[in-house]
Amino acid sequence: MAKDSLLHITSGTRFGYRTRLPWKRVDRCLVEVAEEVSAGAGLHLLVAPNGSGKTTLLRTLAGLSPALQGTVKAEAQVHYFADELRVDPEMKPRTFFRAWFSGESLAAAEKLAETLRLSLTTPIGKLSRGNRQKVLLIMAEVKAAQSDTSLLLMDEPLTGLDAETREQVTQLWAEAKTPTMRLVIMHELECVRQADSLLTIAHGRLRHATTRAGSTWMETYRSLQS
Ligand SMILES: Nc1ncnc2c1ncn2[C@@H]1O[C@H](COP(=O)(O)OP(=O)(O)OP(=O)(O)O)[C@@H](O)[C@H]1O
Repeated sequence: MAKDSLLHITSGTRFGYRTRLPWKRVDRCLVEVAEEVSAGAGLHLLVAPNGSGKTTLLRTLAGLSPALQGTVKAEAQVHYFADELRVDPEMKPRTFFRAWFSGESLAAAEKLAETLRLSLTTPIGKLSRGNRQKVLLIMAEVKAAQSDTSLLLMDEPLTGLDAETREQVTQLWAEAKTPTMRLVIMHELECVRQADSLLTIAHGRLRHATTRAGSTWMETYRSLQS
C-alpha cells in the first residue's frame, strides 16, 4: 500500500452480489477493477450511471458485503453512511446526537446543527429530506473528528440539500482538520469545486482519475465514460 494511501483496491477485485438458484450459487459482477486503486485523505467523488453498482461498491468497501474476488484494504477507521437516515421517526436530532456523543463531540454536533440551520427539537420523521440529510452529515463530521484517521463512505449525502447548504458542507469538508478520506457518491458534479479524484464505473470497470481534464470534473467524467 502506497505511503499516505488510506484505501487500496487490488487489480482483479470484483464487486457485485450473489444469487442463489436452487441448484447453485451465481456471482453477479457489477464492477471489475482492472488497475489497482489507491487513495488518501481528501475528497474523492464516485459518479456513475444509475444501477451501475455504486452502492454495492461502497457497501463492500464498508465490509457490509463481501467482494466477489480480490481484496480491499483500508488503513483508517471506516464509517459508512447510507443514502437515508433510518431511525425511529419520533426521535429528535438532539436525542439522536445525545445517544451517540457526549462532551466536546456532542457540543460540536450541536454547533454544526446551528451552522447548518437544523432544528434539534423536530422529530426526525417530520424533517424534510434535506434536513434529515443534515443529521447524517453532522454525524459523519463528528465521527471523523473523533478518529485520528477516518474513511467516510457516503452514499449521496448532498441529495435534497439546498444550494447554500451544499456550499457550506463542501466548505466544511475542505476545512476539516483530521486526516479524513471522503468517498462520496453523487450525481450533481456541478456543486463540487474542489476534489482530489474522481472514480467512475464505465462498462463494468472501475476507473480512477486523479487529475481533472478540464475546468470542471464533468469533462473528466465524460471522458472516462466514453
Ligand atoms: N443483493 C442483490 N440482489 C439482486 N440485485 C441486486 C443486489 N444488489 C444489487 N443489485 C442490483 O445491482 C444493480 C446495481 O445496484 P446499486 O444499488 O449498487 O447501483 P447504484 O449505481 O448505486 O444505483 P443508483 O444510482 O440508482 O442508486 C441494480 O440493478 C440492483 O438492483
